[in-house]
Amino acid sequence: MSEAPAPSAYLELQAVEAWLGPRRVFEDLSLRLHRGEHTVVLGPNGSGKSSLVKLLSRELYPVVKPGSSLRIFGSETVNLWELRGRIGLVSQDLQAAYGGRVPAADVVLSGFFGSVGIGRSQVATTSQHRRVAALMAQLGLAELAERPYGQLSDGQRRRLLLARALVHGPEVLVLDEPTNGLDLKAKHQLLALLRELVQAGTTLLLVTHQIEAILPEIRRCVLLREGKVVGDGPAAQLLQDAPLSALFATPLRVCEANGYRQVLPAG
Ligand SMILES: Nc1ncnc2c1ncn2[C@@H]1O[C@H](COP(=O)(O)OP(=O)(O)OP(=O)(O)O)[C@@H](O)[C@H]1O
Repeated sequence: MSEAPAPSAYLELQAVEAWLGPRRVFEDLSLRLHRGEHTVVLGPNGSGKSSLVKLLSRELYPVVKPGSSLRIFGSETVNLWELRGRIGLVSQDLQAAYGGRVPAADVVLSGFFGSVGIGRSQVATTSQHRRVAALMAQLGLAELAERPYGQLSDGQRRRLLLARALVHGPEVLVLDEPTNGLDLKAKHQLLALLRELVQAGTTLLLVTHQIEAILPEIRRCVLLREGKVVGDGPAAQLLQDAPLSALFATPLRVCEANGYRQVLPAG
């Protein structure tokens, strides 16, 4: 029998095996992530970071076998619609899923329905429209409300998806490579926004290979390599030269300023 779930855990993996097509991404993955604990999952390309997010968002299902379990918010049978209400997700897949003609405000509004786009049967209330307008204003997107999604820059789309992820007040914000492809100003604006959110109490799960995108507020670091957790502990201990050089299989030197870190080639 597997252990009783911890009450504050939003994701509990016990000896999980999962496949993407012909490829086994995880063979024996165990990990527990908690509400109130901002966490970064860091790993090189192909280490399984996005697949981990997909286990949480129910886009990827583990192999059913004895001794293996996956619990989300304490349940093995979480309802997909309830789940979408409890997490807010920003991913590259989601960014690519929206059609170019969709008005920006509808992208945010669709977060209430946990869907991509708004179906005919999905009628938003006045208070939902108001919430969209208020959030877009808060994230500096008010002027883009009517703009077609296809005419927005990457940075604008990322902020828009952040608004979509937040519109329904999720318990956990899950960000898969949120700063990829953004220029410095867009990246710094996004990081500043994220800092405000975590300081206001939203639990953050950040999945990235970009060390400079790790907010100072993130205290727990999980290092993922070839589908295995090779480090899990305080960010201050793991975001150092030796663990990161081993993780990325190249000699690295970590520099710190203002609570952020940057990595340079060592030697
Ligand atoms: N649809 C797929 N079919 C088969 N294998 C896949 C598929 N998608 C990803 N993979 C493989 O699964 C492994 C894990 O991929 P995943 O996208 O989870 O890694 P990642 O750490 O998020 O990588 P990146 O940083 O490049 O986005 C990789 O080796 C990848 O090549």
